[in-house]
Amino acid sequence: MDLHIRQLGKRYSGVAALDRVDLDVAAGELVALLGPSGSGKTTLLRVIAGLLHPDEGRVLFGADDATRLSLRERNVGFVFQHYALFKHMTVAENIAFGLRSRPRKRRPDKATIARRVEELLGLIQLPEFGGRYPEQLSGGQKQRVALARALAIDPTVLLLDEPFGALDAKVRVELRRWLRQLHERTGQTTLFVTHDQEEALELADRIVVLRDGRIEQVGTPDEIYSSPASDYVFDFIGRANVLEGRVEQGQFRIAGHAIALAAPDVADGPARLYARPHDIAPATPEAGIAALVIAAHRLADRITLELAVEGQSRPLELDFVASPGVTTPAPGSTIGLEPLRYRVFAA
Ligand SMILES: Nc1ncnc2c1ncn2[C@@H]1O[C@H](COP(=O)(O)OP(=O)(O)OP(=O)(O)O)[C@@H](O)[C@H]1O
Repeated sequence: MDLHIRQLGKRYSGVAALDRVDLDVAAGELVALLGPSGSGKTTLLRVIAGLLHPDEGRVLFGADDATRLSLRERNVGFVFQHYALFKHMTVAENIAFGLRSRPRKRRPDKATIARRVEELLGLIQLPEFGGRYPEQLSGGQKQRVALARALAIDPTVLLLDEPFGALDAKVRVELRRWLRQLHERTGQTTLFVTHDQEEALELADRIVVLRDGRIEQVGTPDEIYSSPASDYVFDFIGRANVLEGRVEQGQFRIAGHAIALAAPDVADGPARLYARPHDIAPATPEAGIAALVIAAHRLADRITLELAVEGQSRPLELDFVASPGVTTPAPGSTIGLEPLRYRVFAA
């Protein structure tokens, strides 16, 4: 089922948790809602789920307006960060819960429910675990069961709110790869809330970057990483170097150097140049922006430098492949910086 969000707004005592949010999610897509704490991710997910009513705007499932429907009427699957399994029920009973609690007319018979549970236990790779109780499972296993429970009802959309947030880093990485594979098998339309950019980049078909209740950018992981639409996205996704300078007559000026603007749409005035660590080349001090080497690390042919540029508030990081014969610059020495790929934004 495809999903459409139109001009959603939600305020809490004057503060906009969601501000005129528009979003289209295609059937079968896995979309990550990414943003720092307080950016509105959970509020958006809850409004889509029907757990929270918006002050304005609409939620459409396909062509149907679902804005006024309850959670149950929307038939969404929801998984929270903290395991919300029923402790007194076995794994199989937990998974069957959504089907068993349907009104009699729409409730499948016992044998059908049992088959569905078996199928889902297989899908989450816990085929022998149906008779266990939640307390007999690891954190990662609990979240897989929670996912099976959400999938059991064949939800219109699957909504995941930091489902792996409470797990340790290694399990998180395993589970997000597993979720990606699962998604490829089920083709279930999914929205996934995370504040972890790596998780979003690895998992999602598309990423929605939120900031103060607004959408800052929507794009594929490649688009978000390679063509950030704003300084905020550049800084939030991946590592970013920032150089403060000025735009004058269509050029970015810093410490006596003039650098052409990649996109010539920045007005004259204070500006910042953003570049990834691997998108700045080392040069001689005369040829580039002079930078003092603070620290240098070499791993096989990769060299990483920590640098300081006079007058800049933030240190810089450079990451490059050394050509044969190149030695690692010594801390205390000065090199030049030549930005290769970058964006300039007005400060
Ligand atoms: N029940 C509430 N009462 C008052 N303010 C709220 C309530 N729920 C959320 N907010 C506010 O709305 C804004 C968005 O909150 P939301 O929980 O959606 O952010 P989030 O991006 O999910 O953050 P986190 O990653 O910390 O969960 C925040 O400023 C938050 O303080």
